Amino acid sequence: MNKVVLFAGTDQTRETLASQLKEYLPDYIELSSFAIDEYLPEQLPDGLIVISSRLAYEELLEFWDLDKISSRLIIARRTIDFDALDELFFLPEGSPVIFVNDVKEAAINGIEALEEVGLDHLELIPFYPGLDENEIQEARLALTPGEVDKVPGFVEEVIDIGPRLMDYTTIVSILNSLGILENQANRFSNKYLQKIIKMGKKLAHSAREINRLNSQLNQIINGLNEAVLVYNPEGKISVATGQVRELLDLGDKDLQGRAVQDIIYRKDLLSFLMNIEQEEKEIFALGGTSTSVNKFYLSESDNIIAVFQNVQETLANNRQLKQDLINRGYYARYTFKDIIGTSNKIKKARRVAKKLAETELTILLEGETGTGKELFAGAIHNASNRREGPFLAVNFSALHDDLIESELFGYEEGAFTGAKKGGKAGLFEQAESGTIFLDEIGDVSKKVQARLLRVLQEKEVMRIGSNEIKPVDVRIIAATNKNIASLVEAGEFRQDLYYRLKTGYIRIPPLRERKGDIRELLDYFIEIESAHKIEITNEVIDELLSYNWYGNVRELKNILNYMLAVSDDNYLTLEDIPDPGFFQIGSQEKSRVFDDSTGLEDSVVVKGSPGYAKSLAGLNNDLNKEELYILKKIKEIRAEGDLVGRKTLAESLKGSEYELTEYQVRNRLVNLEDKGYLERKRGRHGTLLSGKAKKLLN
Ligand SMILES: Nc1ncnc2c1ncn2[C@@H]1O[C@H](COP(=O)(O)OP(=O)(O)OP(=O)(O)O)[C@@H](O)[C@H]1O
Repeated sequence: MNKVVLFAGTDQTRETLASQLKEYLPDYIELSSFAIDEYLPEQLPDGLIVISSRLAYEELLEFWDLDKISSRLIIARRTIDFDALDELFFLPEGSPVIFVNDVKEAAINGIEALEEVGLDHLELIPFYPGLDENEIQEARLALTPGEVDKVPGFVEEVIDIGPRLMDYTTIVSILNSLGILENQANRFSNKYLQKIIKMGKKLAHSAREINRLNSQLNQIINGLNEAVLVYNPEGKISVATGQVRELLDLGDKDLQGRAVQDIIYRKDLLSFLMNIEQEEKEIFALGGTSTSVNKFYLSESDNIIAVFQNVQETLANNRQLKQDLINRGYYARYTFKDIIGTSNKIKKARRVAKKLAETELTILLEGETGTGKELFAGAIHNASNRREGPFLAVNFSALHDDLIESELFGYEEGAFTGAKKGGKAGLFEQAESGTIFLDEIGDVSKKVQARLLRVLQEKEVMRIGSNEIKPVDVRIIAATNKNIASLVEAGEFRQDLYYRLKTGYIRIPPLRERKGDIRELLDYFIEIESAHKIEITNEVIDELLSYNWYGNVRELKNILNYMLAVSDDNYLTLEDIPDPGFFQIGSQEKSRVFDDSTGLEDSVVVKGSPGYAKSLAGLNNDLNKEELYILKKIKEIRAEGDLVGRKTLAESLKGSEYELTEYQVRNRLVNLEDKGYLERKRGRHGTLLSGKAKKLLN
């Protein structure tokens, strides 16, 4: 046989298949071809009959009895032209694409053929004339094997992959039937090889291009000088700049491909990063600096990008902020989120502080050293309307009186020897539109007190050596670890100033009154201080719970840092707890110190601890006069054989120096119970003195 006759349904398919056949047939084989919908010869020609599809075969059956010639007939198997497919590989996973063909069956077959060759990342939807357009999902893109005119109007882009070609088994059968497979084998396999090589070259080129773009992109990201982390919703990291490693203290570890969950242990940061629902910005204390983390989700690539910025540096780049503010670092790094603790006492302090932050009231913060007064002051500023303005902290205990005056109020040129040329603006002027934090206000002299009163009353300052009055718009937050009321009583602090300062008042509880927060604080400090996961044994926690923590949260933080430094591995054990000398003691005067390695014990006797000036000689200093009075009253009531309830107690205090409402009595009782002086029993017993209280009163 040296003749081949091709029958195809349409002229377009005829042309495509004929040119495909020509590539494989030697010249001496004569090829003729017919499109069924255009023209058919009267007689079935001689030679090998090749029919383009089963559908075309069935159409031809109407004209000729093809069963008779089955020995010289081949029905082609068809497949997609790979050369036309590359564009499809670049479409995002799951994109809806309609596959358009002239009849339903052909549309479905086309989709099957694509899936067979592994193109399964798209959502392919069959479409053919007659199908109700409203019933199919709208797609932006259509694919069609040459049926462009049948593509519906809503589609924006059409990829014509041309008619399907004959697959290689069909070509082999044709060559075989012609008896030329053997001598054409080389040519045939070379053709296929060429196609495969061409495809391979394309892929290699794409891979090179992707690598080049990737490395360019990495260079750009690293050059940004920002800490950038890119990861998918499962947490798998695709980009992490060197700055991220530095910030999170991760050494040289290669982070690409690792999970965010494996490298970040801080729960708050992790849950922030893994919540992809919304674009967010939050501030975290990382490696000792405030870091703002800005996170957003890119739905196109299903990636989350987190950008970490040092708040101080960000401020420095923000031209809106005054240069002065930048140079001096006059900003508050803390927010209410940084105030850790869920005990009722800290919750109450936080709640009140949040409320006061919304007002313009002057605030007095009272609390022992290390309880977090500066933390509260900063958080209040950052939650107030003044947050864009400066936050200036002045510590009176560290400054000499004269210096305090000139620093706070400024001076004119020549006001005193050593005064700078041109004079100097004081801190009140520099804090314009912001907040000034006056720490250790109890240490300030009467002279400065008088000047402060003027600022509070008149909202104006006068520089030293000047008569000119300057209005200032500054909010004052003052703090003290002394009991100012008793300083007022002793005539050391101006009463009028005290009342002016105390328009807003927050008592920050000492740590020993909220030991329930210790665990949480330890976890928090471990998260910010350590790059690794650290376990603390229960014994250590119990031991730490037994201390009095006179240096409060600051002391707890210091001790944890010590323990992290001396511990051998990722566990903190009893052995890592420092010697007693490391712990802060309640006052300079003490009648007995610790006697074993467990540090301070409950019975250490201290006088005049900071914060509660009037402590009682010979007693544990955690009681004030009022509390002692209440204990005495309870003893009296019990001696009468009566039950102690809020009401009885409030009545018994009436007329005394410590008259209290029932509500106040309830709070005092809760405090005394927390400190171990009272036991509350249900039912007939009411409130009872504990053994500790009885010992004290006897
Ligand atoms: N509730 C808290 N949560 C987290 N950290 C805290 C808390 N309270 C205090 N700290 C930390 O303890 C340290 C001491 O806090 P801060 O300087 O605010 O105390 P302070 O009361 O102003 O002390 P002082 O009276 O000695 O100036 C800081 O490192 C602060 O971040």
